[in-house]
Parts: sequence; structure tokens; C-alpha cells
Amino acid sequence: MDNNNLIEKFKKWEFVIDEEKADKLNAYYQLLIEWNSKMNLTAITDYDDVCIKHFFDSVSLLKYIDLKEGQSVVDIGTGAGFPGIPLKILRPDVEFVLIDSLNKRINFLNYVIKELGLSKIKAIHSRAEETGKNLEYREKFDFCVSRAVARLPVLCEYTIPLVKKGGYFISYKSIKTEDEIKEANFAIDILGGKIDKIENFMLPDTDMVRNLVFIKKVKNTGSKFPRNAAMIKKSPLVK
Ligand SMILES: C[S@@+](CC[C@H](N)C(=O)[O-])C[C@H]1O[C@@H](n2cnc3c(N)ncnc32)[C@H](O)[C@@H]1O
Repeated sequence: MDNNNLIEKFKKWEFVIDEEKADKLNAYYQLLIEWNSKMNLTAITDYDDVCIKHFFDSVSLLKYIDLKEGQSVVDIGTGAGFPGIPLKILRPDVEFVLIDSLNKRINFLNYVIKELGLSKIKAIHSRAEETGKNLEYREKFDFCVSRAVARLPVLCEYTIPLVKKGGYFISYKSIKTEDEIKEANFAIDILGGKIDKIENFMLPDTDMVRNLVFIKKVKNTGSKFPRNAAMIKKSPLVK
């Protein structure tokens, strides 16, 4: 994997990355492919595809937020580390927590963190709805991100309790976002959120649309949320 090639790709996408960041992204790609042969991490394995559909997609958010040094981001249902790891590589000055309910994936992520020498990042084996009750994490994050985990009414109950008042939950969605938002309005409101904006764009050289849904936390979340997993599944917060 040629670092210059990756630097050029990012330049085309209007991101400046240096040699060290390109090196870390390429090392991450190699570990992803290596471990993918032993466990299910990603269906996308071609280098150029991973660069667009995982790396660029993950970091695209940085064009739309003012992420300051020392702020914190939690990635819910991070899986193989998307969007959390590429975001961390581009922003070493920001604190990251990656959460997933599957321990095998957390083991992979801890290996990635060690091999790439990443700091100010933790990978935690937990369910989002348990993390949201834990006072160490509840309402502690400036930003929460999540891609491909659940429909919005359920996802909001996983994520909004973790965001501090004034912070944002950003959901990486693809098509038909409007219907999903309508369905989630009740959940967003009851959990203390408010739709702030939706940014959409095409992933480069694909026909894939990305919608970033920005939900601002405007009120603290009531102590009865998040409910337990069975309850969230049985009766999602839909009117
Ligand atoms: C389809 S994968 C998406 C992974 C990654 N975000 C991505 O976009 O490539 C969904 C991930 O969410 C995790 N997950 C699902 N429900 C969860 C929950 N309640 N708490 C934490 N992780 C959860 C799964 O274990 C899985 O790794």
C-alpha cells in the first residue's frame, strides 16, 4: 500500500493527510483484511472500495462539524471500527470511545489500537443501552456517531443518553432518511434531542448516497432512558 497514493486520494476528496496518517490508515487496511479471513469484519475488501466506502465515508463528517482539541466522541456499534478508527486517525487530538456488543470485534479493535500506537482511545465491550446507564459515560460526550446499527427510533435510545447537553448525535444513514426521521421524531423529542440538520452527498465514484443526520441534545435525558434491551426492542419509542 503506497502512502503517496492514499495522500493523493484524500487530496482529491479535499482532505489533507500527512505521511503518518496515511501509514496508519494503510496499516489498518492490512489488519482488517488479515483478520477478516478469520472473522466477519467487512464485506468490502478491495483497497479502493475500502478507501471510499469505509475511510472516506467515516471521515466525511469532519467537513461538517467543528471538532475541537480535547473534545470527546463515542462510536456506538463500531463493528470493525467505522466510523471511529478513521476519525481517530485523522484527529489524534480528540478522545474516542468505541462501543460494540460483540467481544470478538473489540479484541480486533484493541489489537488495531496497539499496533497503530493510537492513544486517547478506548474500545469497550458493552451494549449501548447499558453504557447509557453507566454514570461514567452517561451524558459525557460532545459527539456520538453511529453507522449501520439500527433504525433511528431504536438508535436514538442507544445514543442520545450518552451525549452531553449542547452536544450532537450524528447518524450515518443512506436512502429513505426522511421516513425514518418522521418515525423517530417522538423518540428524539422524549430523549431530549432536536433535529438540527441533514447533510447529504454522494460517496466519490459510486452511486451511494450518504445522509448525515445531526441531532442536537437540547435537554437532559430522563433517568428512565435508556430502557433495557428487551423493552427497547418490544416497544420502540414510536408514537
Ligand atoms: C452492521 S454492523 C456496523 C458496524 C460499523 N458501524 C460499520 O458501519 O461498519 C452493526 C454493529 O453494531 C453492533 N451492535 C448492535 N446492537 C448493539 C448494541 N445495542 N450495543 C452495542 N453494539 C451493538 C453489532 O455487534 C455490530 O458490530
